Amino acid sequence: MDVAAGEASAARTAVLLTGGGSVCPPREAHPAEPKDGGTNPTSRGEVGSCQVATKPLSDADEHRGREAEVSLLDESKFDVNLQLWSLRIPREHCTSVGRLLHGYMLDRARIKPIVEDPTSEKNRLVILSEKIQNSDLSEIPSHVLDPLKGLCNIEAVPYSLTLGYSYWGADHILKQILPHGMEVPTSFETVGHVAHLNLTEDQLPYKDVIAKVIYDKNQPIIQTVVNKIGTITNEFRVPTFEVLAGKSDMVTEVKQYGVTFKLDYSLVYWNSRLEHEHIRLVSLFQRGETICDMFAGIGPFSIPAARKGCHVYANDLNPDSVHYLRINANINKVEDRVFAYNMDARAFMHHVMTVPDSDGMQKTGEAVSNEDHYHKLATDEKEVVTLEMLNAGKDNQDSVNGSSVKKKTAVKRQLDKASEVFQGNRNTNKRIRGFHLTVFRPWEHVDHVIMNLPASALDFLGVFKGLIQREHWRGSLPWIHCYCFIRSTETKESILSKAESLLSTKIADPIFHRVRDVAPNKAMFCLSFKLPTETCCRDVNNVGAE
Ligand SMILES: C[S@@+](CC[C@H](N)C(=O)[O-])C[C@H]1O[C@@H](n2cnc3c(N)ncnc32)[C@H](O)[C@@H]1O
Repeated sequence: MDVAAGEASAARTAVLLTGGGSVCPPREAHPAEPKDGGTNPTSRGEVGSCQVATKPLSDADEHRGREAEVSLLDESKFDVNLQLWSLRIPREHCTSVGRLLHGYMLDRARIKPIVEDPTSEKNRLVILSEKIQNSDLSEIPSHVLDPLKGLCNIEAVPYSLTLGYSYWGADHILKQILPHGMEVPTSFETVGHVAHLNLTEDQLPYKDVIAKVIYDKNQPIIQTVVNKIGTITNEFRVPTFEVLAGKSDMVTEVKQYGVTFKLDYSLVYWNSRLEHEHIRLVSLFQRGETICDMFAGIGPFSIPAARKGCHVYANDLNPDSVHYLRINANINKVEDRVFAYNMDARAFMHHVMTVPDSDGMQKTGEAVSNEDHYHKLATDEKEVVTLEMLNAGKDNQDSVNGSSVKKKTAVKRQLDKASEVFQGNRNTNKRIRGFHLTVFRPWEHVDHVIMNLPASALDFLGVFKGLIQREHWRGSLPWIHCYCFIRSTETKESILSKAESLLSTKIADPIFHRVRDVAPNKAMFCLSFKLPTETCCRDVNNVGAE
């Protein structure tokens, strides 16, 4: 039985070979006998083939046997012994022999085909491929062998090699452990040092061994293996985890597009699969723009946006998320451009959009941090020139009473460029010649509002009704990027109509971007649109009316 065939049929065979380090010293006579002394029923390989001793398992035995195997995980059971031939050569000829024997040497990942000869320092052993089965090396053609013999003395020597537990990948090992037909859970989400599994009901009896194999096979990166329990029901969108292997500490760091995120995976929401979406959306933002991130989490939109030179008002209801959001602003050196809030998203929007009283403070709500900065923002009289104005001049001087087709087309083009890679602009303190680039206060102007709470973000759209105070607002109205799920029973039209009814007006030129499929009948989308004038504006005589 050759190795490939052995691997393919491993799911229904018990590997009976035992013992051994990974490489056995060469022996003078060819060792055809199995290491168990031949007491087991074996299918013995020829010289140069893999000697895997196998015995068929009955279906009844299979489950019982496997569960016992699982609890013990006898690593020696995964040993596969290869009986090969090697060539003993003077060590100074290694390079030339290696070149001449190209295609006839052992070719296995992580195994060097030229090794030391335990009998003499002056020699080396060149391990030949499994296809060389005869001591006269008759499988090697003469045009290869003759120049070799002309170069130096060569001597064929039997070589025994054991590929053990440490050699095989997780997929190979788990296929042998798990019942035939069961999906092998080797792909999992990695969050820093944490491997996150979503085991199915039938995989649960094997959870410990699955975790051990994944832990062992992903050293040193994976330090913790967890399995998600049940479905997420809490409003912070944090799953409940069972730690299956390794340390229980889930405070870790993740790098995405050059930005470092620290988080406690057991306390905050994090989804590595959204990386591309985070990049896509932030790539639409321009340096100097003002962003409101209503459901910011630990900052995967906010921190890169701030790194790009945006001023970001970032909020989350989960105090642990806000804790890490602040840490991440510091780690990434954008603490002066990220203003963190720990509020309900509706209260947050009212808070940052409320024009301060004459004493300079907000009428409602309370910022968790940066209060000094916020106070400064609220009271400073600054020259306010945005890049938007710089770049597009009159076109972008949309008042709340009008819209610019040109601007919308430009942003739509940007939105369609989903593959654009975010490049953080580290030189955010540079000034554009002749202009003092500064930040708008949110009640004066916001460029983008991010709403990433797909399960219910649409329900928060009502917050925009009457939110903007016309006489304080400058420039165009913000883009809203509202994430949502669309199930097979729903359509884009039905989602749009729900959004419109919550905004109490029509949405012009909505853009749906498919983010990812979350289940066979459910996809995540980003609905982007320019906030309609009719929804959001109130004049000074109508303050408070929503
Ligand atoms: C799907 S996560 C998105 C986090 C982050 N924006 C991201 O892309 O990874 C939604 C976040 O909204 C927060 N959240 C849930 N309900 C909220 C509310 N009413 N107000 C503010 N934040 C809320 C949760 O704590 C969670 O961090």
